[in-house]
Amino acid sequence: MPVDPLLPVFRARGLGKTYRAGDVDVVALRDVDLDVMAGEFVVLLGPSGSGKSTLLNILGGLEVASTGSLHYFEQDLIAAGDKALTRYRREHVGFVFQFYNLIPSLTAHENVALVTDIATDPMPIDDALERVGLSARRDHFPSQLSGGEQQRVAIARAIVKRPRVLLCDEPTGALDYATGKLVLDVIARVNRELGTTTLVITHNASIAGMADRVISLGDGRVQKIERNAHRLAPAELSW
Ligand SMILES: Nc1ncnc2c1ncn2[C@@H]1O[C@H](COP(=O)(O)OP(=O)(O)OP(=O)(O)O)[C@@H](O)[C@H]1O
Repeated sequence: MPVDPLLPVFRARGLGKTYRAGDVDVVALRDVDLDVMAGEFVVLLGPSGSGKSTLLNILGGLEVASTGSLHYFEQDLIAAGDKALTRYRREHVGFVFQFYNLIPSLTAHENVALVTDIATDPMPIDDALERVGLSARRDHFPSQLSGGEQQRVAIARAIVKRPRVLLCDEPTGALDYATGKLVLDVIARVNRELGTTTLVITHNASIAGMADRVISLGDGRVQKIERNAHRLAPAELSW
């Protein structure tokens, strides 16, 4: 799909999400207005339960909003049916989660290869592993890799299809300080070198220094949007 570079990648207006849990309605997201521009690096902050994952999952087409409008370029993600959302995710979105979700019986290379079978224009698998600094570990199984290395395989798997969007939910949540920085460095490099529009959820406010913009959520609402005058490299962050 050719896209107009002046259009935001995402345009959300009045976005809301209510979950029904038994007889109770849980309002996870309320009235969110948001534009995300191509190539932006956005950090989502907020306390537990503030709606960060809900927002990311809606942007990634894993869930559908209950109210409001959401466009990915010109595609209406609220009106899209299951089939169109699956296609949207497959073609355009890479996901990275706190836990790496690698298949234990497959090597790093094979875990990444799984995705290329269904991608339209994947990069060579070894290029993806090289971008995350894991060329030397291509034939290792997850159990032979550290947590940070497994997360980097997960990032290679997310980017091998050249997605326009990379969505990361607590990517360093299970990692120690130094390893977390290494993983953030890989995510920043992908954003810079491939121009992948990137959103990262974190509980760690120090990570916000890496972002172009920092969106703070509270009680399902956008509380604050701040723009950093310049982005810091992960090595310059401390927490
Ligand atoms: N599938 C669901 N069914 C019912 N309630 C849900 C569901 N998913 C999320 N919620 C509720 O929606 C609210 C927002 O949850 P969400 O996971 O988006 O928050 P979060 O900011 O990502 O939290 P955390 O930092 O703990 O991951 C919470 O009150 C949560 O309990």
